[in-house]
Amino acid sequence: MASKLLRNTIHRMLGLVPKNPNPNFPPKRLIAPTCEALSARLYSDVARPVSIDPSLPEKPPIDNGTTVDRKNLNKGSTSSLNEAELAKFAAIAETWWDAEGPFKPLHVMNPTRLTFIRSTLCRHFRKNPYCARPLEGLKIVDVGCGGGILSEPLARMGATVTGVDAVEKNIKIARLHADLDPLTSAIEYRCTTAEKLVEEHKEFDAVIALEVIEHVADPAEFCKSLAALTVSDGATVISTINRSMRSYATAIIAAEYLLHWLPKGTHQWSSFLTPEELVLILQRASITAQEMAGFVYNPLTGRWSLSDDISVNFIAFGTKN
Ligand SMILES: C[S@@+](CC[C@H](N)C(=O)[O-])C[C@H]1O[C@@H](n2cnc3c(N)ncnc32)[C@H](O)[C@@H]1O
Ligand SMILES: [Mg+2]
Repeated sequence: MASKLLRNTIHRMLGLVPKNPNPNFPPKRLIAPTCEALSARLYSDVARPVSIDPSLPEKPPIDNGTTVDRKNLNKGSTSSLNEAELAKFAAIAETWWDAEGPFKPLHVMNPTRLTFIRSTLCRHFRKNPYCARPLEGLKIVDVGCGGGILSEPLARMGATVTGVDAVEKNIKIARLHADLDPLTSAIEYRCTTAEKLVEEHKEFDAVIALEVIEHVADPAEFCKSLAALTVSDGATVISTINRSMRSYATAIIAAEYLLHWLPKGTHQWSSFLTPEELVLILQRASITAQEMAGFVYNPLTGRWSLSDDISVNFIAFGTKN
């Protein structure tokens, strides 16, 4: 079974099989599905496949003080926190800006993610994507900002950026790094959660959470918080990993165990969402998915590009109803 998966993965990486077996999916403009079967699956934890990664701890480790201080938060304002996931990020916080370190995949993916964000936000907010500061005038929150890999280019593109992360160490690193450049030193970094910002009645033109939803305790609640932070007709952008056989082979087996791009245990396959599930929970949070794209990796160039293939990494743009 494992060797078959590996063979298929290598075949796909070499382009020996079609990248998207279903040419009609995803449509360029996505119509959110309303299928009740999807909702039953999504809202039942029992229906989620069990974890197939034996290296992950069964119980969350004790909070070592590196994460957001729960004592200062009201009940309910920490609902997205998954301590075991946060501990993984706290352990490697010093490496955020090491372009060859554990966050290398995010650094390498960043230009492609920014292409999607710039084009969708500029189209939605009627801004010129070709000018030097295309996001000028937009208030954006980067939820789960980590060391600021995304917050910084957003600020350089003219946005007024708030970066929040539940890991205090991440926020310290992000602040230190942003202060090195006058163009990014105005970013407001805070160690907090999306739900805490909702309690503070904060609102943003665009709410962005890249590669975070697969690490939160409750994706549906998390999306509700993202929606509550978004102004009416504002934008929400989420990227994550599809729960597909391909993602198990590439994002876990290849990336963590064969290529060592990510520390082992970074991802739990069972925590991934399919695009349909993401569209559905966004819809239930009053966000209509408008556009979706996949990220595909070219092993020959070492680069990522946007694609219709959403079978592994994908990004969705939605608007608040
Ligand atoms: C894979 S990193 C992504 C970082 C950044 N968004 C990027 O793509 O460059 C996930 C980040 O989400 C943060 N995180 C996880 N759960 C969170 C939560 N409930 N609230 C805020 N941040 C969270 C982690 O601390 C970590 O920095
Ligand atoms: Mg991830």
